[in-house]
Amino acid sequence: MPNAHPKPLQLPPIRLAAAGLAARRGERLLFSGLDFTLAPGQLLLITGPNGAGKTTLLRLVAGALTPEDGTLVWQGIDEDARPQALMHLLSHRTAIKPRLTLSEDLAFWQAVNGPGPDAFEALDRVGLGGLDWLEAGLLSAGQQRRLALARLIVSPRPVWLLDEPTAALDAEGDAMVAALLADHLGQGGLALCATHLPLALEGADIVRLRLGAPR
Ligand SMILES: Nc1ncnc2c1ncn2[C@@H]1O[C@H](COP(=O)(O)OP(=O)(O)OP(=O)(O)O)[C@@H](O)[C@H]1O
Repeated sequence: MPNAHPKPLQLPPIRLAAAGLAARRGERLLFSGLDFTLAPGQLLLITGPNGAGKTTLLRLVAGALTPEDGTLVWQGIDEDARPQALMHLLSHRTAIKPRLTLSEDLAFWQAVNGPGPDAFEALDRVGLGGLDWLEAGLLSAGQQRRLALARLIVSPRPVWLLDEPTAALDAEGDAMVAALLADHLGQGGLALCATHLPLALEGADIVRLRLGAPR
């Protein structure tokens, strides 16, 4: 049954503090002076118009871009560990390998990102139960997004960076994403989520960040 409640799993407690963060893309300063702190179980909900820099902020946190100014400080991470090894970045691109079956796709990502719950369990959770044998290239856009979400489940990591996680999903998919996020936060995870759509996250510990239109 999709959305069945998973087994409790405690994630390592990680904290993130951003101070005076600024980002430039090309000639434009997208944002500056951003401050926020996130503790285990908290979600940073990032909103703002197209082009405001939501994806850019996620990429800064992922370490894929360098800030124009300011600092991002992680706590709870060994000094010589890479924060990236503790994160999942779910971006617009789902990096589907069309010839792999759904279970092969998840086995591949488990080999890359680390072991965890069974692929069949994860597929069930995202509403793809029974399709493990299907080639991923045959999935619809919403189903591809669901497969990408299953990758978060099969390799537990304490930090989730989610860029429009409900894009292409139906109403049941929106609820599934909210349930996944609630479970992740309930296990002490951190999440940063850029979205244009409201997420049904009643009771979640949410830090809200609205980016303005770029100058
Ligand atoms: N490599 C780049 N060089 C120059 N400008 C860039 C580059 N990448 C992105 N930008 C610009 O940075 C701005 C912010 O992009 P970003 O994707 O962060 O916005 P966003 O808030 O996520 O937008 P959306 O809601 O449309 O997803 C955009 O105007 C974009 O054109």
